[in-house]
Amino acid sequence: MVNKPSFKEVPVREAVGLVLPHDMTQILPGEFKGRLFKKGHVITEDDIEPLLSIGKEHIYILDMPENCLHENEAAERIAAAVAGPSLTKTEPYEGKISLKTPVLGLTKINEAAIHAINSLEAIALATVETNQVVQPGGSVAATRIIPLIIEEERIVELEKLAATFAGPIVDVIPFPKRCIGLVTTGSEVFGGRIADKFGPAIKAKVEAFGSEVVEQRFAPDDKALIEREIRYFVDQQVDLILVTGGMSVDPDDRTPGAIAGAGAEVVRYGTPMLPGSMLLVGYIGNIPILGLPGAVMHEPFTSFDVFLPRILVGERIVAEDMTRLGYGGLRKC
Ligand SMILES: Nc1nc2c(c(=O)[nH]1)N[C@H]1C(S)=C(S)[C@@H](COP(=O)(O)OP(=O)(O)OC[C@H]3O[C@@H](n4cnc5c(N)ncnc54)[C@H](O)[C@@H]3O)O[C@H]1N2
Ligand code: MOO
Repeated sequence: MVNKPSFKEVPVREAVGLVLPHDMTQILPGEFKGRLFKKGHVITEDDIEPLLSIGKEHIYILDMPENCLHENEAAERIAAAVAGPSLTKTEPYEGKISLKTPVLGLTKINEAAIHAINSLEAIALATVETNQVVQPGGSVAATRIIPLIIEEERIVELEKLAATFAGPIVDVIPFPKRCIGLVTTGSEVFGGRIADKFGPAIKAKVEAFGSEVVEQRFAPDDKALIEREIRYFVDQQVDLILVTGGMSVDPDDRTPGAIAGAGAEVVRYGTPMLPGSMLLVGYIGNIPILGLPGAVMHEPFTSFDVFLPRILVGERIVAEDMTRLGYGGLRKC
């Protein structure tokens, strides 16, 4: 039998000496939004005007039955039930706790688990999407309950539900440092007719994750020569091989054939995302190899930027990962 909590309302003018039961928020649009009073604050004569100015004519005096949790404690329990070990938890603020990453990493959010938990009454658990790159200090989830207090058995139910999912429900995987071999194709670059613009763009993209292009090698639009440079990096046992240019429809576009010719198992050539539709993903043994189309050279976010972080944390990309990019994949064309 659950005892119902009792809320006694006390007029603010008669509340001097009483304890505030929760954080109290002031919103002055364009000026301030935040906690004006903290939970546990003992009300003084001087607080009465500020409380009235944020619309509090009454405050609750809570008589908490043993089987109930305050919003702060409930948020602590929910955060603990869903957070992976690498995440940090903020102090409760206005009844809400945020989960943050201390390191640069890739979000891993169990979407089905988030929907299941939010289907429980009075629970709010908001997250960013899975497979997003987050900077150190970035928030990945935040939670609170909707009422001020909740029966503990509802949180126990949530904890049991969370435990039915394998692994953490909200987590961030840090990026290990990877050694990358870069093959730049194009007779116009190889022959010195134009300056290479792919190398600097790729280096900047991988260095942002703490990885390194260990060597860049050049080849003209010749299948056998491109294959030779790919094999060079296979022999070097790099962690990832990137091949730039020559990915579309001209007779001089030799890169997809060379990647296959070098022994790659091609996951898929082409993906329904713009920019970056001519991307190829394959594997030579366990070494991922990507054919990068022209847009990767000049666009900040392409299909390459979707898969690079996942590959860097060690995930193997499958064909469905590529075909599913179409929904929401029209970024720029
Ligand atoms: N009729 C069609 N036209 C195009 C298609 C198509 O399917 N049908 N696809 C388009 C897409 S998508 C892309 S992306 C581009 C080009 O893709 P490629 O990977 O084949 O690029 P290239 O032909 O090798 O070069 C295009 C352009 O970029 C310059 N380039 C290449 N590499 C470098 C480098 N390392 N440094 C500087 N500049 C480089 C190259 O000189 C060309 O000007 O095709 C669309 N068209
Ligand atoms: O493959 Mo292209 O890179 O879509 O623009």
